[in-house]
Amino acid sequence: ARKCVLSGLWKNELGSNMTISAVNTDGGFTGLYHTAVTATDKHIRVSPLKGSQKPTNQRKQPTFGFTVSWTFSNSMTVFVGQCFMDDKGKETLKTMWLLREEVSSPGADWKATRVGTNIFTRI
Ligand SMILES: CN1C(=O)N(C)[C@H]2CS[C@@H](CCCCC(=O)O)[C@H]21
Repeated sequence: ARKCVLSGLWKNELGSNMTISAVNTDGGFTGLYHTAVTATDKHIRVSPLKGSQKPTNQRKQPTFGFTVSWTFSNSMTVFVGQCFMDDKGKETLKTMWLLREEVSSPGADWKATRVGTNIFTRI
């Protein structure tokens, strides 16, 4: 039966897109994340991502996680989610993310993390 493998090109509703490499036998993958918007006033650049997914030889709709280390800001985003496939074979990645900004002191730690949901579909 067909199953969701994360390799390939994805886009989300914020206009970001990501390219995920081949997923290796232990579920590991790398890729690149292109974002259209930023929480900073920095100039946007492509950023690397690293993650893993549950192997699809056991699961058809695997869970996954990945981290984007932004090259243009001091922040970091982690994504967790699951790959779903509808009965027509269309895949969507339903995710939640945490964006952690670098703040100047522990006193500012309370306002350093943003959270959100996000859906990716194949380009
Ligand atoms: C564009 N985005 C996107 O596709 N998301 C799912 C959310 C969570 S990561 C954030 C972009 C953070 C860029 C780096 C920074 O602003 O410090 C936003």
